[in-house]
Amino acid sequence: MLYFLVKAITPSVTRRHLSTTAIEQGKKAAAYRAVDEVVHSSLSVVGIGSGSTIRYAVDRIKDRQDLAHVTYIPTSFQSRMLIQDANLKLGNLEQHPAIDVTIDGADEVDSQLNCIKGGGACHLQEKIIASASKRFIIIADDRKKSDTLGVNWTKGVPIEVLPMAFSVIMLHLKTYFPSAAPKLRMATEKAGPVVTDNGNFILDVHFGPISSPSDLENKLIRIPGVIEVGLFCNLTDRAYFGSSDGSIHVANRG
Ligand SMILES: O=C(CO)[C@H](O)[C@H](O)COP(=O)(O)O
Repeated sequence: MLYFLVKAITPSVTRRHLSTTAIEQGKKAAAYRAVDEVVHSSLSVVGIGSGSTIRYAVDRIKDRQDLAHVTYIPTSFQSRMLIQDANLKLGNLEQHPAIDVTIDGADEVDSQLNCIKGGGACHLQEKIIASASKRFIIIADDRKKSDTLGVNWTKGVPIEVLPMAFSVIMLHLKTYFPSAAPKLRMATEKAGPVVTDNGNFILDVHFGPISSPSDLENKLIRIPGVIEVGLFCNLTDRAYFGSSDGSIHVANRG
């Protein structure tokens, strides 16, 4: 009996383990290559994104003695902790409103390098930092590459909203986009909704394939109470997509 139980469980565990490892290899390869190519010792201020992929970029940066003078600007609580734990110089936007380069992850990236971001609920600060950066670089494993936004990332476009406005915004969204099914993002280890680093709520909204991300972004941002939309249009200069075999696809904005 035990033999059959072990036999039934083993293959799926192994497959899941392998695929997680493969994804992490892709993230790491993209992050290392991006740091090596875009974070030069001539820079003074570098923005650090949020999520799981950016951890590899910070790992690579902390090993570089020639980057010890650089000030790093975080995009979230998580990213501030990463910078501090790596003993890098932590800065803020008040002191450094102009950033040389920012590296960040993404949930989906289209062929024009428009992105869906906010899977980690950090897109408000991420977009501010991206807009303050001379160069904005995306690092991701190759699952994130897509022809059209909304096809690979099926959790919806994250929208940060003022808490007192969330139900009004949901009503507006249901009226303007009847099939969008907006959902208030709920916390998993806390009762109630996810509360962002800025004290707001997140709505995840399904638009299907998004043919014109910037038109959609412009419509959504005009809804009163919407603070930021997780569509990053015409912001990314270059994206590094890593595969499990260590190969990397580099895409530049045309
Ligand atoms: O936008 C983000 C957080 O708001 C992240 O950059 C995005 O979710 C990608 O995360 P990961 O590197 O874990 O895939």
